[in-house]
Amino acid sequence: MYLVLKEIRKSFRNVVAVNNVSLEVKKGEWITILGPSGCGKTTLLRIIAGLEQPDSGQLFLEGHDITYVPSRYRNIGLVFQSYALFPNMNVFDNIAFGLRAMKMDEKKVHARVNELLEMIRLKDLAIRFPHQLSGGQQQRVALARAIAPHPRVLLLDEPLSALDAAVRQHLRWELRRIHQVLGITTILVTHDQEEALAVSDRIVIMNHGNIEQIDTPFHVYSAPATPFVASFVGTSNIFKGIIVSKNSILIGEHEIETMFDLSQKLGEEIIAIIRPEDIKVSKKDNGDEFLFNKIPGIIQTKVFLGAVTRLWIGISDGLVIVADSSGTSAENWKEGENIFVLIPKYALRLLDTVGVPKVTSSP
Ligand SMILES: Nc1ncnc2c1ncn2[C@@H]1O[C@H](COP(=O)(O)OP(=O)(O)OP(=O)(O)O)[C@@H](O)[C@H]1O
Repeated sequence: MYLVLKEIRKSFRNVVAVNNVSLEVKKGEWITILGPSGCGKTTLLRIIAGLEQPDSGQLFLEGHDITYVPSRYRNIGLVFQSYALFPNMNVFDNIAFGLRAMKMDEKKVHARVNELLEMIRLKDLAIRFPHQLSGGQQQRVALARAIAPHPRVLLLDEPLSALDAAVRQHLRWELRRIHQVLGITTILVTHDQEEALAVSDRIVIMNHGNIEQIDTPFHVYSAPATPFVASFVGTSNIFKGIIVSKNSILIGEHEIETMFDLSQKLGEEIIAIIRPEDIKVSKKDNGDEFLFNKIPGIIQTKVFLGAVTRLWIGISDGLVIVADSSGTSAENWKEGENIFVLIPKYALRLLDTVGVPKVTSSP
């Protein structure tokens, strides 16, 4: 493995920011650390960069223990949310800064900076100063400056969050393209789940200093390992139920059939997760009972979100289920209307209620 974090722990007074985190990153991989504010993402990134010392645990890069190697000897590139360019230097000199600090021959500096200016598509702006650039342009310069000295790892801490939505989307693909061309091992920290799903090879979901799941974007979304992951990545209906037959669970007063064999767990509590987009809503009692659980309900709230129309549906016992219908169907539904909720048996995901986060990983 290229980069290995072994049981890294870091506290600030009585706050455990990072709690025995272990992670293995392959060479050239793009890993995204995703989690809510305060979950320890930045602290973990700062430990990898050498800007923070862990209380315990070890860090290996290319097989070498770098836990106590000072930041400047790690050859790790960093890009932060604030562009942090040198205001008194033009674009060219900003990108050249690290190369000149390494005492690189000036001819080589010119060649490398020009190559990077080409890559970030800012060749025409080389003599501009940071205050003459847009936020997106400044962030591209910060990226070029970070990758100029061929870092062994590129760390990105919310690099796009200060930019408006359109620029953010565009730069996201620029970053991904540059990663594909250069193959730099990259670790991105973000709280933006869409960004994480779009660009990563694997996502690390953190919560309260712990890793809840390490997996591909597809698996994090389709097979969340914990209720936290299910609720943090996308929207989920999360219900507590009891196993009442070999393939069904009782949620409130509704017996819901699943595709699982639950005969070994009869009587146990279980958590059922259902994605809103998997649920169908029908005006008529005509769902295929072989495939669907059919529950009568009343539309409590309808919100048009563009691509989808989100419905909050009361299904008795005080339970509310969220279902997404297509955006074009918005006019079909009325608040207060009686409808049927169709839950496909194959769409239920079940988790134990034990509550201990299970770390799953797939290569
Ligand atoms: N230097 C510090 N002194 C004291 N507490 C700190 C320090 N740095 C971080 N913390 C605390 O450690 C916890 C994790 O902080 P961290 O910045 O790593 O979270 P984060 O997930 O990056 O959050 P955000 O997305 O808001 O930046 C928080 O409770 C934070 O208040």
